[in-house]
Amino acid sequence: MHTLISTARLLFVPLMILIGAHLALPHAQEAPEAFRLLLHILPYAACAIAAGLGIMFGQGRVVGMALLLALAYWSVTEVNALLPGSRFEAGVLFTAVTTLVPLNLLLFTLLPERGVFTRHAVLRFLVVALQAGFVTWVIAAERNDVLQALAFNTLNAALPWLHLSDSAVVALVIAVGVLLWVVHRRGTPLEAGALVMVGALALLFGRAGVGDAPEAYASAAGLILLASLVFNTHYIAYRDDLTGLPARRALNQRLAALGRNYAIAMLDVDHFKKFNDTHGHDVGDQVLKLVAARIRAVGGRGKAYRYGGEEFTIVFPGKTAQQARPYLEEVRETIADYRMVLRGGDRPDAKTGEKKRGSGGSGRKTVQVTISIGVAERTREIRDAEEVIKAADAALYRAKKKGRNRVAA
Ligand SMILES: Nc1nc2c(ncn2[C@@H]2O[C@H](COP(=O)(O)OP(=O)(O)OP(=O)(O)O)[C@@H](O)[C@H]2O)c(=O)[nH]1
Repeated sequence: MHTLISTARLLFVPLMILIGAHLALPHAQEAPEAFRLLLHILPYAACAIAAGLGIMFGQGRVVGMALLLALAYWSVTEVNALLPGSRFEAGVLFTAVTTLVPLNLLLFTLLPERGVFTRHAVLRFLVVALQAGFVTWVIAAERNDVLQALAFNTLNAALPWLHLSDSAVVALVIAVGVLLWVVHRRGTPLEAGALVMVGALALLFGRAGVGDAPEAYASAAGLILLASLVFNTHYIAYRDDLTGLPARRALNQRLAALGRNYAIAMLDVDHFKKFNDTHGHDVGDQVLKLVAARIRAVGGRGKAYRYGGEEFTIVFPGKTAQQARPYLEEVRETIADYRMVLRGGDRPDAKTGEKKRGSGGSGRKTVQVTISIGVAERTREIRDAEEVIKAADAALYRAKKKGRNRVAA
């Protein structure tokens, strides 16, 4: 679960872009013609750049989102040119786009990343193409029965200012609701960006025929996508995939920006090789995740990182080793007292392929591990963060020597 502050931080830039576009919109009329022309192509440009970068970085979800946004903007702004004099069919196309785009955007956001030119990714693009083909066929074949069903509209009578069909409203509400929940639970930048993008789409659809509104909101959505791509790439590079903790790269950045007083602790899971051999690598992975969650919750303004393997680092800015010690003892004790319940305790052992059942029975298994900790501080003699880490490592070695499950300074 993410705190309100970290959720707000994720939403900040996307929201600023959308609010900026909303506030600038009334002034678009006064802008020079060249600017308005630029505004017209800005959504396509943003989508093209996002798709290009998405391909380069192997982020198929971003490519899909860029295609959906470009498709939505194109349909909304060109609908009358596409179907001249055909108000009913134009309405159906509008309904289909406003309903399907938010739902597909939601799907692309929620599905796991599978790259761009893989079988999974191509299948996803095909699903979108199939929907587009179906809508085109319904309109071209004049399937009035389907058209009538799609144009079903009750909300419009009650809320005429909404300009959206029932299905579009339901799709937008589902997309916003699910994304809100997901952002609160997992809090990744792409999901946060998608949430605000759906908000921009709602405004784009709701004000489709109003002046420069489609251009402004589609541009905002495109820029939000670009910003989310940048944040997502940073997130992938700086975060450890298994534990969710900041990774070594983030630690190095933090070390470079530390002040004059700080303490660094190195933490290592005891006898983890034996643990892996006994329970299998998958169980080892689960334990690392559970241990990392306890380490992350350290007090004293300590910030936890995964150093690599079964080693973790905690940085305490402004603290001596002595001051950091009680917080480290607390983490050590919490982990030692913690009976970890594992998912599917009957998983096969990675090496032998043998199924193992633990004390919990019925597929649940509890295990226990301990950690050893070495802590050191910056002194006049040890001035460099790398040196402090070495000193903490030496202390960790002493903790292991003394029998493990302890803190040494
Ligand atoms: N499951 C899992 N195991 C890992 C991971 N990274 C490192 N390991 C394992 O962690 C073990 C580390 O073992 P060692 O460094 O020999 O030390 P140890 O067994 O923990 O013993 P002491 O540190 O002396 O208490 C190795 O078996 C690695 O394979 C990981 O991401 N997942």
